[in-house]
Amino acid sequence: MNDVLYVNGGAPLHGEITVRGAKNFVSKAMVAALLGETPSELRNVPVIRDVGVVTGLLELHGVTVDADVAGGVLRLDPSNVESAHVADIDAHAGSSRIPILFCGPLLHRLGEAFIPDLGGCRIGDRPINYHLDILRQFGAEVDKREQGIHIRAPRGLHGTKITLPYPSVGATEQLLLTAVRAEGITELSNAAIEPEILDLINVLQKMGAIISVDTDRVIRIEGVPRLTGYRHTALSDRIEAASWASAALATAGDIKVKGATQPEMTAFLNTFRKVGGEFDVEEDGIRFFHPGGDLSSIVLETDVHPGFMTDWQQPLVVALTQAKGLSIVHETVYENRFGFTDALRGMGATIQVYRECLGGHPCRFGQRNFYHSAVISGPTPLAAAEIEVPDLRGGFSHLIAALAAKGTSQVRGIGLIDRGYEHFMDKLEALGAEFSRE
Ligand SMILES: CC(=O)N[C@H]1[C@@H](OP(=O)(O)OP(=O)(O)OC[C@H]2O[C@@H](n3ccc(=O)[nH]c3=O)[C@H](O)[C@@H]2O)O[C@H](CO)[C@@H](O)[C@@H]1O
Ligand SMILES: C=C(OP(=O)(O)O)C(=O)O
Repeated sequence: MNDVLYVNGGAPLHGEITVRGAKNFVSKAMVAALLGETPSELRNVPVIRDVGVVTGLLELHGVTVDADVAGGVLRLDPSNVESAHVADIDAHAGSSRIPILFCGPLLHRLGEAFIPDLGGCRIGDRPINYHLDILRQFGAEVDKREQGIHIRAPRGLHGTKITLPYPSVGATEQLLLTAVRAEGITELSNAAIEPEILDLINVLQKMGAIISVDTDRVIRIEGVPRLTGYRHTALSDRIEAASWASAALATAGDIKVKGATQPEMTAFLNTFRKVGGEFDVEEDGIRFFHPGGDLSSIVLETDVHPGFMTDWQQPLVVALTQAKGLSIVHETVYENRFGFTDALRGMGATIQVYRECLGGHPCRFGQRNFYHSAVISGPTPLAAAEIEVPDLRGGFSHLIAALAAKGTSQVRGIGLIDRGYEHFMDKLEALGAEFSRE
């Protein structure tokens, strides 16, 4: 595959781009369609690889997926759901983290499910123990196999009371997608309440589910025997929006992100302002710009919502290499999300990573062998380099660094970026970036 981008950086990005539906919501809403007895329609769907992966898995199970790609509309008809052949399922191994969320819907529809090994970004160990514990508590039997898991529910699925050890996004979604049609009441404490989860709850409620969310991270679900399809417009991608905002800051540019919404980005906007970036919240999006002068160093800790989200961290770190003084970033969601800083150091950034919990509260990774705190000293000019994309957000961060660096950088493995950034090369072009693909 032609996977290399030559980026001629050093000039500010200027212009306007549009973000559509959130990667971390759209894929889950597609899985939810499996629970309905009638077809669903999802709008504002971006063209990203994860949507293709979930489409493939749904089709393997007999769901008809009609796409109006340019219009961003998916019609999902689950009338003929059937068991997929294990060998075909295996072909999807390592593609994304979404397959694990098929468990509840397939158990309700078919009584059993085969789930391939998961993919997703390698930013930590990413176990699925919470998912499997949840499924077992509903009454499912889980059999781990060489390539994935086989799961059955011979006695059906029954509501239960669960407390998560940590507010995991995926585990909360697992519980929701299983509880809505389980027999009886389910209560989840220490739930994750990311905006993408709340939008999934909107979808499930449209389908006929009964779900309440309390302010203390407790979610209650009354199971119902059947659900219908839904019509829904996906919330916009706040990670993509923040990534372009960070690109504006790192290149001293000015980017209007159409489709970006303020309520889901409060924590990012506060941090963006503290670093010295400016923004205007407009009717149809948010304009992010570097006002000139020095950027300021900050102390930052990633956290679950409503905190500063981990997926915003990597792009912002590139902008922090241009801030005056010492910035401290404590990553508390994943134990291994600073690998991408190696390449930044190679480009001239001064970044040290530490095992200690720096600049915030002690987290579950402290006193262990995880380099999960970073100290960034700036501003440092970045120089062009040859870099390899390590993961989705790390890859976009490398792209930002290449755009900020004087000279021509070679960025290899850019195919990974398509997993979460729709038409990113068209957008780079619209912003005046100079690059070529070989
Ligand atoms: C497709 C998708 O929506 N991905 C997002 C989702 O990932 P994902 O749902 O995988 O992330 P989680 O919130 O589950 O993970 C958070 C932490 O919990 C741990 N954990 C999770 C499950 C489990 O069974 N056991 C366990 O220990 C993980 O290793 C991690 O340290 O939420 C993350 C946190 O906002 C985001 O970074 C990802 O972009
Ligand atoms: C970590 C991410 O995604 P995934 O969970 O799909 O690997 C991400 O979107 O930054």
